[in-house]
Amino acid sequence: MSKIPKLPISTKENRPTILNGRPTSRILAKTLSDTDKKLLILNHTKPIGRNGVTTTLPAPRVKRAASVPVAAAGPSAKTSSKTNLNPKIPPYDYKARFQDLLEKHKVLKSEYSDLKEKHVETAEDYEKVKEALQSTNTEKDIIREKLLNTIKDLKDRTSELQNLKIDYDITKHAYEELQNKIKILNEVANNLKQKSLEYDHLDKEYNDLSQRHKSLQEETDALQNILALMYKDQRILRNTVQDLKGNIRVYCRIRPPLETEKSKPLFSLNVLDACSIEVEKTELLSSAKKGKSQHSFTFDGIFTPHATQEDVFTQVSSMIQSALDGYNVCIFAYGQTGSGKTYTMEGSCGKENYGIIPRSIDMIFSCMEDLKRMGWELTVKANFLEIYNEVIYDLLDSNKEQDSHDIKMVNSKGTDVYVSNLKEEEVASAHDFIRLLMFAQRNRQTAATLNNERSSRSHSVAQIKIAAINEMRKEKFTSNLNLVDLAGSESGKTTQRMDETKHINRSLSELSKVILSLQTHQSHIPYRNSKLTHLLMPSLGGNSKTLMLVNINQFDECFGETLNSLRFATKVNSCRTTKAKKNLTMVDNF
Ligand SMILES: Nc1ncnc2c1ncn2[C@@H]1O[C@H](COP(=O)(O)OP(=O)(O)OP(=O)(O)O)[C@@H](O)[C@H]1O
Repeated sequence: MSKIPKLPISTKENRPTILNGRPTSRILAKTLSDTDKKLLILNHTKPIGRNGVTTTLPAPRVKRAASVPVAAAGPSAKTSSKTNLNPKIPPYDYKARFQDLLEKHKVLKSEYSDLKEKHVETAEDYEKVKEALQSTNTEKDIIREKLLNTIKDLKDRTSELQNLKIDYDITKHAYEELQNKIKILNEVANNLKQKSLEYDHLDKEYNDLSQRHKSLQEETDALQNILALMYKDQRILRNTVQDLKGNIRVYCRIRPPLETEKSKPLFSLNVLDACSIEVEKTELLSSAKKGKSQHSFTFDGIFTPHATQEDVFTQVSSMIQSALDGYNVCIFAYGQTGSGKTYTMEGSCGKENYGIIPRSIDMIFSCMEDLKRMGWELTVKANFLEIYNEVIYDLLDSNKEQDSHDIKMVNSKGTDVYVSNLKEEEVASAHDFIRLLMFAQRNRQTAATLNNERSSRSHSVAQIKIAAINEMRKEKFTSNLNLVDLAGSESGKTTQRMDETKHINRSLSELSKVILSLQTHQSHIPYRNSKLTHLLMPSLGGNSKTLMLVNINQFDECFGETLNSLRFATKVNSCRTTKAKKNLTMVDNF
């Protein structure tokens, strides 16, 4: 940095010719009297010639003269002024006056040279001051520039500071967040630590439980084995009981009159015991013939008009159990139109009104759970068909034009049959099955509307096929459960539709023939004489269990048909098939 030059030290002698900020000349002009001023002008403007005539002198620079300090003029100047006014010199004494003036001039000259010297000094000082001023100015410029730079720098720094402040705030915020996260992480870490401890504890418990589970599993396996053996014994026992009861069993169900039928005359019906009834036509007693028409019938069981759907199924369920044990089973409802066959087999709305078919599937699926526990895996399939005028219709196919359906042999042994082009659905639950049953019912009703009460005049068959496999015991079996709602069994005399009746009666009479042939152990059983017997062959033959429900009503007008039904049922009941054989096979490879 350049140094500002020092001004010369101010003294009385070198003090600048500025007094109170005013130029010295002006002060001088004020302090001098008018006469002195005139004289001063004369002395400095006109030089005095030898002859006393004033010569023209170059005009003194007013400034310089004026710059003479009053102090510099000294007491002589005052004296001169006084001399000038000296009244002692008479005006005519020019010589004295001249001398006086010379003196004054000498004084003034000396003052002038002093002043000149001082002027030179002052000029020098001035130059120095000027130089100092210049250098000061330069320095001032430099400083100014520096100051500007500094201000700019300051501004930049301020802006930088602002940015830094923002950065700081952001960083501070991030830091706080980080702190929070660290806090949370610490909490998580603590929790984890806690959980880890809990996990260790649970792991230990799990290991203990695993051990217990293992030993329990072993116990369960042993129990399961015992259970399976017990189940096997139970099955054998059940079958023995059924064998003793007979493989064709017949139950009679008497339908109650409906509200609308309450006024209809009834024939006399006495329930003698759990298995026997007696029917008597009172009208005949008062007739001219005077004969007493009284008939007794004995079956495996009687269901009175008060018997509920549940009562019926309780008796029937042993047959369903047989199907689950691997036997072919056929349950059919026989009786005249309106005797309650469909109600017995399918039932009506509401669970308590469910008939044998929906209850059977419920039982199959609930038993399936027990069988699963014993290592059995069951597959259930179902199909629904109708035989009308010796033609088979698929009730799961809603197409009006169906492919023809024929009954064919499953294998060369001829022990099992199937129906060609028939839709068969796998059933995963009882609900699934009910859905299919309802679909079949709808299709049957649609066909009935189109074809004049076809439903009463056709045989309806629900086939449930069970396939079971036990990998653990290396056993498997299949069984067919046929649930049949037969066509109304009216005789030809009582109906208008002869063609239908012919077909129905033929098939029912073929059914009767098959049963009789089985009863008398004929070498040839005429299964193929009707579609119905052909279809039911596996369920009617030796390797099967059959249950017939003969449905009757008590109306007087139906007495003849009721007798026919009861006689047919008696014929069936007297038939005892050969001992049923279970379809169980031992398997090496699954
Ligand atoms: N045990 C019963 N309790 C109450 N109502 C019954 C009973 N049996 C049948 N019904 C009712 O009697 C009517 C005739 O029964 P259902 O239709 O079952 O006879 P069906 O023999 O099947 O006749 P179809 O041969 O015409 O099919 C139906 O309204 C049915 O609900």
